[in-house]
Amino acid sequence: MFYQTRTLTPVPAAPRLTIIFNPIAGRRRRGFLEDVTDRLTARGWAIELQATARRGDAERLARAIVRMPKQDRPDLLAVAGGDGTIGEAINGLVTAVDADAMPFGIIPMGTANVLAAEIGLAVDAAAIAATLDARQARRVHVGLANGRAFSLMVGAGFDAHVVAGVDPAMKKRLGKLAYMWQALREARRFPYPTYRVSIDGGDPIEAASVIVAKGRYYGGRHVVAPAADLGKAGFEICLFERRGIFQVLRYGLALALGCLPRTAGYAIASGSRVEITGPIDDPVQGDGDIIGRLPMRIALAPIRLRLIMPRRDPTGTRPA
Ligand SMILES: Nc1ncnc2c1ncn2[C@@H]1O[C@H](COP(=O)(O)OP(=O)(O)OP(=O)(O)O)[C@@H](O)[C@H]1O
Repeated sequence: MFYQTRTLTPVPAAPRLTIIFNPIAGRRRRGFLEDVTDRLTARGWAIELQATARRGDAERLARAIVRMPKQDRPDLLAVAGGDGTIGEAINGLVTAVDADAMPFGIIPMGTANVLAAEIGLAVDAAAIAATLDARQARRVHVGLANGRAFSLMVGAGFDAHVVAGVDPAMKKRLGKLAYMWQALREARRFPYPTYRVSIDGGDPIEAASVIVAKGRYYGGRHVVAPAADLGKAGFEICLFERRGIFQVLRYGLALALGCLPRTAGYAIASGSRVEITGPIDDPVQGDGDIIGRLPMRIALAPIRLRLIMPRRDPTGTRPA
């Protein structure tokens, strides 16, 4: 009997991806997620899907994953849903002792997809699959608002009341138009109280509304804070100085036209610790969901997260 000896090259194990997904996010059909997963499977990924069944699940699932023994964890975690579900998952991720080791990507399927806009990720199955497959991560800071994590923004005042009042059924049907409709209703009934904002322990500044921005965009691709950067260890604090129905409409128009940062009565300060006071129990929105009530203390989370970014093009700029 003759045996030929040859060296066997070990077959590398397929990289493992776990996707936490909200089956009722936005108005996209399941087909979009399947398109992304089919492309990733074709690239050799082994995928496990974990569906959320209710509010809070994305946080629980993400926390369970980052707390697994290292050898059991997937190579990559992705969150498929709107900014609300992604925000929940981020709350799970920040609880990890070594969250730094768990890169996570996003599959935007929500109404406004602000985080996707922020990182320049197109809502396109091929682009998303290529981005996740490339696993190019960037360390980003997230904020904590009364202990609740957020990656994009926290708002108190007019916009928080709009978020609190928007009808979920109308949001499903009309998407962003539901927020515009609610903003018009709110403009008439909002009592326009005074909010006080203290930055890095300084004297309180009065404002009619405030947005503490971690990212540049608001409600899609509308710029509120041009100097904000997810990688920066600090916030841009956007102060709406004027109050009343006319001013709210003026700010809204400026936001839609892309000129809010240059608008009279709008000021931006930088800082890493913010305290907002105002009417007790007034709602506060974080990444588009109500995440707490006033008074609110905002600071940076002690750990940075590793967010998967779209690949840079050859000129070194990110895709728009
Ligand atoms: N299976 C589920 N059933 C009910 N609510 C859910 C479920 N999964 C997640 N949620 C909650 O629904 C909220 C909204 O979901 P998500 O952000 O994914 O989509 P969206 O509202 O369509 O998009 P956006 O946040 O961009 O407006 C989240 O804050 C989350 O808490």
